[in-house]
Amino acid sequence: MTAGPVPALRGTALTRTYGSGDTAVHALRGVDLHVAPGELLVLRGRSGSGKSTLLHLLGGIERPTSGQVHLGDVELTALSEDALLAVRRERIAFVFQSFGLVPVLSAAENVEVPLRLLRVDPRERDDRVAAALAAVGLARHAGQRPGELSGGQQQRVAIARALVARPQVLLADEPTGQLDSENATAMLDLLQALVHESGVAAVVTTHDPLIAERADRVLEIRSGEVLG
Ligand SMILES: Nc1ncnc2c1ncn2[C@@H]1O[C@H](COP(=O)(O)OP(=O)(O)OP(=O)(O)O)[C@@H](O)[C@H]1O
Repeated sequence: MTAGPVPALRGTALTRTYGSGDTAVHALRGVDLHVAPGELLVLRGRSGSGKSTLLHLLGGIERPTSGQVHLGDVELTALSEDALLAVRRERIAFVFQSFGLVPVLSAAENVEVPLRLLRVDPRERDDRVAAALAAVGLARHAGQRPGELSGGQQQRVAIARALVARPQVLLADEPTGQLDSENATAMLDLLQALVHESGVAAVVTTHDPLIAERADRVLEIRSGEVLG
């Protein structure tokens, strides 16, 4: 038997409970999952099923009530806050439904933010920002602010910003939630191509069946548990 690819990201026996006693909400009830480099995994489930919570645990934004998250051979759940912040900056990127762009910065300046945080040399920053914007088809819109771009274009800026620092993990929470179906489809085709090309391990949440069609693998989550 040959070993499969090393998972970039692994969650083991993850639980997350909010509150306690009679009012406790068991948002996750023991989830195991793994994502390989270059794989686009879609988490599908109804509102309230636990998708966002799982994404937050995988990205180290929240800590699980129990269980572990590993990124390569680093156990995120064992790190101090400072060490976790450093790993998040260097290796994990998020894309949100609401884009999360800074309104007063141009598209290029938004994409540059992660490179500034990582203290990348200014000349290299310019080259990488230009390449990231070109990869999402927005080279000609580099100087425009988010308010001067369409929703689909803004989400493409958010994707360029997410990938510019060459993370190992990309986590996207309902990235097409605010897009019409044409823009959503185009965005997903782009996302899938970029994931395969860059080798990032990607987890995308959705209720949208269009997204599932473009996944390498789909996991269904219901009431805090992965089905199947
Ligand atoms: N900070 C919190 N405090 C208390 N309960 C929470 C908190 N965050 C999430 N929950 C609860 O945990 C459960 C799972 O929520 P979660 O946001 O993960 O679902 P979701 O599948 O992402 O939903 P949606 O598709 O609507 O975003 C829900 O019952 C929610 O009310």
